Amino acid sequence: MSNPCALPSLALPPTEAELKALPQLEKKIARRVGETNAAYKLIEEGDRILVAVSGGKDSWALLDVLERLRKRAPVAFTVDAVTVDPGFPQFNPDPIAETCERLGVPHHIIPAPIDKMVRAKPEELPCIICSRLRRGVLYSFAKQHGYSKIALGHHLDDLIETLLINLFFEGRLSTMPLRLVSDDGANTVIRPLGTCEERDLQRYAWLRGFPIVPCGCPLCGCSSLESRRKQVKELIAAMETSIPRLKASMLGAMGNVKLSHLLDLNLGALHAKGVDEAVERLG
Ligand SMILES: Nc1ncnc2c1ncn2[C@@H]1O[C@H](COP(=O)(O)OP(=O)(O)OP(=O)(O)O)[C@@H](O)[C@H]1O
Repeated sequence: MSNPCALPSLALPPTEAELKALPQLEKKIARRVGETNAAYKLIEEGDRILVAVSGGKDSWALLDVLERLRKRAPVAFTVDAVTVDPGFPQFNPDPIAETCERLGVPHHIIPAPIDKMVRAKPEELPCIICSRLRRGVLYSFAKQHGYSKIALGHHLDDLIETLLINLFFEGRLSTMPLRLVSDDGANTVIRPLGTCEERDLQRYAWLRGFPIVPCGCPLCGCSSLESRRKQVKELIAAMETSIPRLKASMLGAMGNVKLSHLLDLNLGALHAKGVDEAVERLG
């Protein structure tokens, strides 16, 4: 979700001096991923993780961080990469395949008729079609090949922006979860970068020299969904200038929900049920 309001482009390769910052940044990201992983049990013994790699900065950072974690973690798990080829003529998955080979990570490319579907349904938002089809393709591939989890590259900024988009435009209090079991129970999606900041991941992917591969969609960044994201992103950036701990506080809030202090009648019933049960248990 990096298209709207893109961060400053890091077009030139890093200098020696800039590269000196890499170990510290790597440590910071690895620490956050490790803590998130432990708290939410994202990766467990024996997991076969399918990392969804678009060729964007976030999924490169995700693949790299998980592959490094795999080599030193006390739990045994495997990491494979998968790229959904949306069929846009401009999309070239070759640099993704080459980089995965260099990293020694098995890589799969799955063609999906996203380009055709977007053209066939001009009345629907292309981003919605794209993410729906992509999710379907990833779910079936993971199920068919026995992967226990699908890892996506969403980060803290994605979670915060989604929270505000749902709050401001959808009348809903929710965001992207760090771990989610699909409705049919067949797939588990994890977001190991969910507590890492986008700017850190962008810098990390740049310092590591990963090739950034555009998805090739001619409409990317143009939909009303993207413009909402852009609006919210700008709002957060503006507020951050006077509230430096804004993102940390929002991250804290997402993990500190007072169910009894919201207005959802269903939650109220659940809360009351929980209290009744607790009282019953106490005799
Ligand atoms: N074509 C694709 N093939 C495989 N996975 C994908 C593809 N497109 C997106 N994803 C997965 O979904 C996540 C979110 O995608 P989205 O396009 O919203 O994000 P992004 O911020 O542009 O991320 P990235 O920098 O990784 O492209 C990605 O990080 C990646 O894990």
